[in-house]
Amino acid sequence: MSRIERTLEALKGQGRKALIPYITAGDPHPDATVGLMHTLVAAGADIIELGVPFSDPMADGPVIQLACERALKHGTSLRNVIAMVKEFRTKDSETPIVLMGYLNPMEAIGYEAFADAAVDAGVDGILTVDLPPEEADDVAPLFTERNLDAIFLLSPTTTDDRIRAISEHSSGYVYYVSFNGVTGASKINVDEVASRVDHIHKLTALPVAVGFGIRDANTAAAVGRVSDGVIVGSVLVDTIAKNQADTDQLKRALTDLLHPMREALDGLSS
Ligand SMILES: O=P(O)(O)OC[C@@H](O)[C@@H](O)c1c[nH]c2ccccc12
Repeated sequence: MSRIERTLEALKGQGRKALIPYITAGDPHPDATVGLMHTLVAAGADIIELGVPFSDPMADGPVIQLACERALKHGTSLRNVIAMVKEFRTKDSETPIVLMGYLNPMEAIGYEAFADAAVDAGVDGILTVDLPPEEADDVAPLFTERNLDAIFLLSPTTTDDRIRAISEHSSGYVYYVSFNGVTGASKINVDEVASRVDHIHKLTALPVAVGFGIRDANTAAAVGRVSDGVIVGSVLVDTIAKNQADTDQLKRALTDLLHPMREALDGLSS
């Protein structure tokens, strides 16, 4: 069983929901990322989604676009990001890490070399934002044969046939994007998410985590109630942008955001 499967299984056994924060690696500075990852875990993260900065992040809204710019300005490369995970692993061997990224940097290294380096560093899953279904056949097995979970996005308009096909390539969990659009908007409709997630649960045995538009503890709880976990990105990245100058203050601000979400999610099971 992979570290992601183990984590989600354990949570399920406890009747709890996964809290999955996203940050962009190298933002606000490459030296800060590993410390911020530990802060996220201390504040209640179950899994960390670590973004690989990319120059043309077309699925991202302005908040994460700017985070990518900050990280790239400091020269953060995919190899650097993998090294950050390796450093994180020296102090945390439990928390699963999902690398989230666009294909271009992975392709530049070579998918196999990238997958080898990721496994060696202690990465658990790979979320490829822009992997077309025709290529998933070739790429996903390179990850899964190395025990890296392959995580794919499902959206409100994904057809049943595609949901089934994508689930076949997936492991760990599937990521349901709560609305068609870019990251950072806040137009989530919880009733609509509930009925879609219900439907997806009928088509796949994998856990379903939901992201896009979750910015506060109430929304996290409402979405957690109807899914297996929540992914929270832009609101955290926005906090990073506003507290770049002072790392201690930044860690406090991230904790102040994430910890109430943890409590609200755990409140669902009590
Ligand atoms: O930012 P939001 O709306 O909280 O959504 C999570 C999201 O940021 C994170 O999972 C993510 C960052 N970049 C992405 C690109 C595509 C899909 C998902 C992502």
